[in-house]
Amino acid sequence: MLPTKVSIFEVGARDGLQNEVPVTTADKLTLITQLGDAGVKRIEAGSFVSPKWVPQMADSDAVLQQLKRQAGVVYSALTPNLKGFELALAARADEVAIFGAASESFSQKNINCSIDESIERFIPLMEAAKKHNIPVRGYVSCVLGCPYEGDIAVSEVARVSEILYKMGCYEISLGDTIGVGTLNKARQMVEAVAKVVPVDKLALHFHDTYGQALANILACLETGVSVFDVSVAGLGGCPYAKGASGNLATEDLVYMLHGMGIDTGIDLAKLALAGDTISRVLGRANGSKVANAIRT
Ligand SMILES: CC(C)(COP(=O)([O-])OP(=O)([O-])OC[C@H]1O[C@@H](n2cnc3c(N)ncnc32)[C@H](O)[C@@H]1OP(=O)([O-])[O-])[C@@H](O)C(=O)NCCC(=O)NCCSC(=O)C[C@@](C)(O)CC(=O)[O-]
Repeated sequence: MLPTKVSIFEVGARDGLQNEVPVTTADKLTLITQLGDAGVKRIEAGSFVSPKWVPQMADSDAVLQQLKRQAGVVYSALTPNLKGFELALAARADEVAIFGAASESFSQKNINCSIDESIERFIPLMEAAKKHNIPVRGYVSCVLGCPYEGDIAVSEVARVSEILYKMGCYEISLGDTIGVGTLNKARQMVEAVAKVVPVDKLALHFHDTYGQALANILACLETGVSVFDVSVAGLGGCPYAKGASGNLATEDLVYMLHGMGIDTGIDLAKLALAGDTISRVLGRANGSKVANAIRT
């Protein structure tokens, strides 16, 4: 049975902007405010990673400190290690996310350590988060393919997901980092992970490189997943996954869900305004088909 309500987890200000030309802190704040105005309740606002690795996220502290917090909105940040957690805590992030991978090569390229080493790094972070009562989300990258290794075993996706869940992550976001997945594979992957992590604790994070994200989401809605990570205007890609395009555009998912009678709590016109504004700042075309259609 399909859900009547879906939770949108907006990653444009982080996953999107980490792979675009740098924008000012003020432009990020405008984006986050406009997303909140549109009714988005879960906003990934930044990332506490090495500024040498991802300079676009170097002002995440300023973004989180300066944003005008809107009622009911949760502002989160990516944190790869204890240092990142401490910075996110000081900046008053409402929640943080650790990020691992189901591919050894991607783990090395992305966070400079093996999968097992990444788990070790997460342990003190999880302990600190528990102490400070900060919810932690867990990402698993390359769940449907890796830019360096190709196919990834579903058993490995399930293994890493289960570890992150058992460590205390309240939700596991399964990332098709390079957008290669197709609907049968996506559904089978979710069904396998759902054997070790409850399906209502899973989220899906589809990059739309091959234009498959909407179809994949439709297939996976039938498995019971009801949380989807999307990026307004289809912003972004991944710095460690050459050729990956941004996540599915939030506007396109909201349009599909509303057309199916599924509630998101989001005002599509206001959402499209947020996407248009940041696209103009970036000097790039809006990557949402729906936003482009409703504007004309
Ligand atoms: C993870 C590290 C830091 C390890 O980097 P490292 O070099 O292995 O770690 P280190 O502990 O040796 O530290 C090296 C330097 O980084 C600093 N450092 C250490 N930690 C931090 C921190 N938290 N914040 C700020 N600075 C930090 C540290 O202080 C030191 O500074 P230096 O002495 O050279 O001046 C590095 O590899 C890194 O920053 N990688 C970037 C990873 C990243 O942001 N990737 C993109 C996000 S993941 C993604 O997009 C996928 C996802 C989530 O969307 C899902 C999907 O689509 O699949």
